[in-house]
Amino acid sequence: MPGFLDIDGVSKSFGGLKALDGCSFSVAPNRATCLVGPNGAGKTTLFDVITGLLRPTSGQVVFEGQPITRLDRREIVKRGIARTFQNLRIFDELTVVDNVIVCLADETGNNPATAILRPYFSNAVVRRKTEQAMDLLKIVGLDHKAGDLASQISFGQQKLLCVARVLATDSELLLLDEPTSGLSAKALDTMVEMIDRLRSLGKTLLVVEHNTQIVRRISDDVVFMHQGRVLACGDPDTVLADRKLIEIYFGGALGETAA
Ligand SMILES: Nc1ncnc2c1ncn2[C@@H]1O[C@H](COP(=O)(O)OP(=O)(O)OP(=O)(O)O)[C@@H](O)[C@H]1O
Repeated sequence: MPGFLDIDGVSKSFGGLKALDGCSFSVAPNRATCLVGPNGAGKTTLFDVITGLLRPTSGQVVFEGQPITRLDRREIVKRGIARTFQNLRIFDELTVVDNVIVCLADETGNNPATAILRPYFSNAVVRRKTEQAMDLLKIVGLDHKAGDLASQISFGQQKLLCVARVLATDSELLLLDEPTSGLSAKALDTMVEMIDRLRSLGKTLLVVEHNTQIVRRISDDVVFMHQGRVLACGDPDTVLADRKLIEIYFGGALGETAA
């Protein structure tokens, strides 16, 4: 029976390097699945394949029963998959609210040029888009920063802005690439609460997360990757209790630490 998202024998080679080597697993709807594994395991490459940034060498990605492997990345967003990036990719020179407006799913078909065209929108369109964006900024607690330049808010706030931007696409499946990395303890707690909130909004989440304590807090399911392969799938308590996997994860140093 097909899952919500099915990764079906996906491989991706860069020259002689197999970044993904026959990966298969399914993501269940309305749950948070964490992708874990040591550096170089292939997690970001898998995100790139799911979102159409990379074509797999072989295998298929199936979303809601439909193959999406050959689709253009904009079409994939329209089907309902959005992602954040490790290096954020926000527009520093735009305001916080405009950063959200450019991602709004609307009649312009997610055209990133929306912000540039903003002066040409009618007042009614500007008002509607601004209201929509402000609603999303309220969800992530950034409405008070709406008029600031994105470059002027804190790093933790920029990461929350990335969450507002994926919400703006109205996608059902959100791929979050290391949403908690580099955050202070307080900002990290805010992001964990945000991830819970996204689940309560009915979103399905696939999250790359290095910190096993955070994985335990946010995930319903865990997929463990190593050297391009899926070594285990299951509930966090089972996967993270597997001594062999933990040994792979921490390079032979047994016992859990925050990565
Ligand atoms: N464009 C590329 N060209 C060549 N090799 C690449 C490319 N992208 C990724 N790789 C290699 O593919 C492997 C998987 O990389 P990937 O970034 O997907 O791992 P990761 O699990 O996300 O790692 P990290 O946790 O460090 O972000 C690595 O060996 C990496 O060097």
